[in-house]
Amino acid sequence: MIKISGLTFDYPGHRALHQVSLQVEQGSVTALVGSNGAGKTTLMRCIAGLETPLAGAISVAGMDVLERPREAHRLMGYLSDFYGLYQALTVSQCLEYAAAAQGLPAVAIPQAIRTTAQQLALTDRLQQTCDKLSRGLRQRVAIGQAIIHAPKVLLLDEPASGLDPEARSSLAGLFRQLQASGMTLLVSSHILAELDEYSTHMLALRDGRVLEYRALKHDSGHPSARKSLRIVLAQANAGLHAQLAAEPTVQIEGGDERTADFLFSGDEHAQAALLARLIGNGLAVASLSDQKENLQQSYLRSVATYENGQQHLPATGGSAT
Ligand SMILES: Nc1ncnc2c1ncn2[C@@H]1O[C@H](COP(=O)(O)OP(=O)(O)OP(=O)(O)O)[C@@H](O)[C@H]1O
Repeated sequence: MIKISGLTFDYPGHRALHQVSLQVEQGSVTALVGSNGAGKTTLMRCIAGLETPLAGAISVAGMDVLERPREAHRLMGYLSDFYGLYQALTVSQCLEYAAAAQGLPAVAIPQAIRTTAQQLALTDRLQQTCDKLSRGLRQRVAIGQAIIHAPKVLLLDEPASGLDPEARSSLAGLFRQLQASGMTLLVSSHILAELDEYSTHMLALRDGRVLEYRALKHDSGHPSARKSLRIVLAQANAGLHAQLAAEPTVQIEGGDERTADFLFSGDEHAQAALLARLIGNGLAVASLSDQKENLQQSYLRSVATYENGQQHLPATGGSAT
């Protein structure tokens, strides 16, 4: 859905992006992460066709963003980190203005406003002026403006900053809903736990370079998918690893006489049967838990690998250099 190759961007006296190449799958939600100044905003602005890079190519849904920016704009929604709303306009007028700016025909605008207001739970606010709205509601109006034309790609720069936990949670629900409708999302944030809730991929930037782009390990729910499990015993047992190693569905990854980390292939019934066997064999099992790697762990691992001077290879679900 988004293809970038050899993207290089310079501010006067400063190279912000170095030869970025990337392919983002349709329907994915990519968490764009990186330290301050890594180039996240610059990358989003380039994809949105708001900046002209020094070199490289960008296409969205097959449309060349640099050659045909106006047509490409119609395919995208962009929420900047510092967005503005017209204070004196009502929510309905803001949405109408955005719809007209995106070139929606006048006859289609009332329905687009109704649909967007419904998606963002703003229906009862349509006649309120923006200066009377809370921060969370203003954020929702700004997102509404970005999605009023049902874009294929939505770019959101720090969309949850300044929101309370409840508003963040409802935003996460909205992003999942947009993804379910087939939209492709690229979302930047420094709060990785929040991105974790809905992201399918991670794009880590550092000093204008792609550190890593990869699919995140989420429980696919498929019975044959391998899960990372950890078993912890109440007291050490030298036979723990030997017993696990004898199981054909287990691949041990680490641990000691009290714990074992392993990959398990089987459904919940097979997992329950394994647990029963281990207890039956005299192991004092205190817990058996799922060890999903979260976004924070993925990001920190990627940074550590970079700092150790190693190179990452493109991962499943996308590619990057
Ligand atoms: N207008 C500008 N002129 C010169 N340099 C700039 C300009 N805007 C950004 N930069 C520099 O380009 C680099 C990338 O900035 P960018 O805003 O894309 O990073 P970011 O990852 O979004 O950072 P943050 O997390 O702090 O928002 C930084 O070193 C920044 O100082």
